[in-house]
Amino acid sequence: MSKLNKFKRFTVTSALPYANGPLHIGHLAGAYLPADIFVRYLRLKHKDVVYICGSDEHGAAITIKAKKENTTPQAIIDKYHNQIKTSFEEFGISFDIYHRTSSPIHHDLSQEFFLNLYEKDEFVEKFSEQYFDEDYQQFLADRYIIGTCPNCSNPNAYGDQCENCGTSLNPTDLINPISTLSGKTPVLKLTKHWFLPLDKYQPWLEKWIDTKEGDWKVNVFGQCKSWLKSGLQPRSMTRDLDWGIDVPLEEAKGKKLYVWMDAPIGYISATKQWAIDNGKDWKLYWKKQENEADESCLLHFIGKDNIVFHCIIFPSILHAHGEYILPQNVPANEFLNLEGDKLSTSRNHAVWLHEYLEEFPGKQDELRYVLTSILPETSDSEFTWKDYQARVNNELVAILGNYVNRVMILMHKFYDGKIESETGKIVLTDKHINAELSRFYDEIEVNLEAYRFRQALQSVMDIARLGNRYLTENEPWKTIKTNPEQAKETLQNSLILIGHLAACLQPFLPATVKKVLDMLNLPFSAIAFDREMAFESGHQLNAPALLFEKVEDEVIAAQIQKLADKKAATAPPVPAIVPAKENISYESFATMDIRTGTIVAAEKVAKTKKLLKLSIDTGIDTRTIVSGIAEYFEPEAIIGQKVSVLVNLEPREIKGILSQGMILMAENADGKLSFVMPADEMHNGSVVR
Ligand SMILES: Nc1ncnc2c1ncn2[C@@H]1O[C@H](COP(=O)(O)OP(=O)(O)OP(=O)(O)O)[C@@H](O)[C@H]1O
Ligand SMILES: [Zn+2]
Repeated sequence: MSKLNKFKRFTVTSALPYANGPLHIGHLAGAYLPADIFVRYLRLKHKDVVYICGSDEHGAAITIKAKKENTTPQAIIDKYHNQIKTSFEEFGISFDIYHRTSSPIHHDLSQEFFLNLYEKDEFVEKFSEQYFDEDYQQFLADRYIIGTCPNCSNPNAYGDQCENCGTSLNPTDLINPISTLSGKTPVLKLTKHWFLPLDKYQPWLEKWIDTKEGDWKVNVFGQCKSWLKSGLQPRSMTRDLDWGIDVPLEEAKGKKLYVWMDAPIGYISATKQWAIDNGKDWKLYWKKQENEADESCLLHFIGKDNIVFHCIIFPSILHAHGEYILPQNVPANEFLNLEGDKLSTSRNHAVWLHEYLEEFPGKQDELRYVLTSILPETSDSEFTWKDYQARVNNELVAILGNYVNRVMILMHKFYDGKIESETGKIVLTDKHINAELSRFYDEIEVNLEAYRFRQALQSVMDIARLGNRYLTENEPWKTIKTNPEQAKETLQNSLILIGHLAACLQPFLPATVKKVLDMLNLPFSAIAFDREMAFESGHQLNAPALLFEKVEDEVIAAQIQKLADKKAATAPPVPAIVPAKENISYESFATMDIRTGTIVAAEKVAKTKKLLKLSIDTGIDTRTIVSGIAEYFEPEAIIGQKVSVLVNLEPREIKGILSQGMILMAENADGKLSFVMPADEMHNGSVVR
């Protein structure tokens, strides 16, 4: 029995993609394909459902891209919004609306939300120190700043989030922060912002999340629990940026809403627009109702890096507002990788959806099938072209396509495609098949409703496997001569099984189902997820057509080559190597006395940019060395650092300090410096030679 029956209606969202680049297969596998399957399943069950998405057009991700492409943010969002929308349409993601957050209806609703919370005195107004790029005279919000994640040490964490471990961050949490504008270490400057007091909501959040144990996926529930355990901090909902939605307060002139405040509200504004266009009441899909049983079931489909925003921050905003329902579930997926490497927009390591659609016309379902088979439902997973080929050839062609084709060909060969029976109605007569089918329907239902799409698809394929077995065991091509009645029954049972197959396949492979229905000469309304399937006597089938083609080796080799070419094109240039110096004698070398040591104290040399005054324990003594490394190392960070020291360099006075020796440093082509030190622990004073 479907556990979804208790809900009157469904509000399903997929993460709003940033309009700063095209879609790739990782996006599809994370947030769009699972939702589309789920929504198609709900529709097949005649549920009231609205499926919402749109482009996220605000935030630093957009302005940074505009700068990179030397154009305006408006040009960027127009370009990518249109490209993404078209790709989704061609691929067949069945949104009821694909909206955009630059629309006036969205700006109005976001400001309304902000003011609602502001008037309830929910925000904490704080002056705080924010990073500022002096070269660019700009505060550095979110993606304008990167640094090392304090949680997982990922060196490329953003100012608002580490995409490696999913932790949400404040820019001041980053270790070694760097401005992505100038590449320099930013300074701190005072500015006023409006913070959402997540710490205040924490007890409420804890209670609410605890009700989801066993229902939410373990990866999602576990992440939420771990953030709650480490304690939530207030989060600023405003930014010093020049692109986004104005903070609707006189005193906040020039400031914008944080993109992760407005983006989820985009689900609601898109629903409002859809309701206007379709004569519906959007409030039924979003607002609390007098009677809880009348409320909509809200589901957010996302990739794992969006969990914190959908399970902690957005629910807090909805809760603080008070009139809105909360998500029933957030079935987030882990990440999809490609050919042994992370998918990456910046490194151009991706299978781009628009390119796939162009290079594989009419093969949307092949990609849907392969991606569904490998969805990163509980852990990261990997797409490879060889696997794509194997799954299409060995499963779609050899099992599914083959079954439908065999039945259709025999029906035409023996009966000219006409289904006839004296009883008038043709129903399934094989008890074993009936029992098996019933089991498959149960499995598909249970797995789909638990967001186990891979498993559900396997059960659908099991129907085709069952059909192939049934044909092979009953051999209608032989019995047509020895027992024609039996041959007819076998083929008619097989046809009904194809009808069931079409019904169960509909959420997964909609274009294929359309082809099957065309062959069966049935309207879409003839299939439903209700286990009823029959033909009228006299029904005429259409001509058979192949559902899938084999993928040839050359096609796969070309795709693999294409990825390799892209990799070569974006690989960093080989650094220029400084030419070797002239040879010296061994004696000259042996005059140098190099020892291992440890930095025991360090401070900046006043009025200089580059110099640090270091105290080094050389094993022989503790001495002072002035070193030009201040641009790369903070004094506090290098205390305890192991070094190699040239101890018999003639002492020299630098800025009034007597420097007694030199620290050995390696320097790369970009001028980056790194300490030279022994690979193993050595006591100070050990000789280097
Ligand atoms: N490789 C991937 N595997 C699974 N889901 C992904 C993958 N890449 C992105 N997603 C998901 O796709 C959705 C839309 O992605 P979004 O537009 O936010 O861009 P993004 O790729 O995460 O960001 P970036 O701009 O950093 O590339 C998000 O829910 C995200 O989690
Ligand atoms: Zn991290």
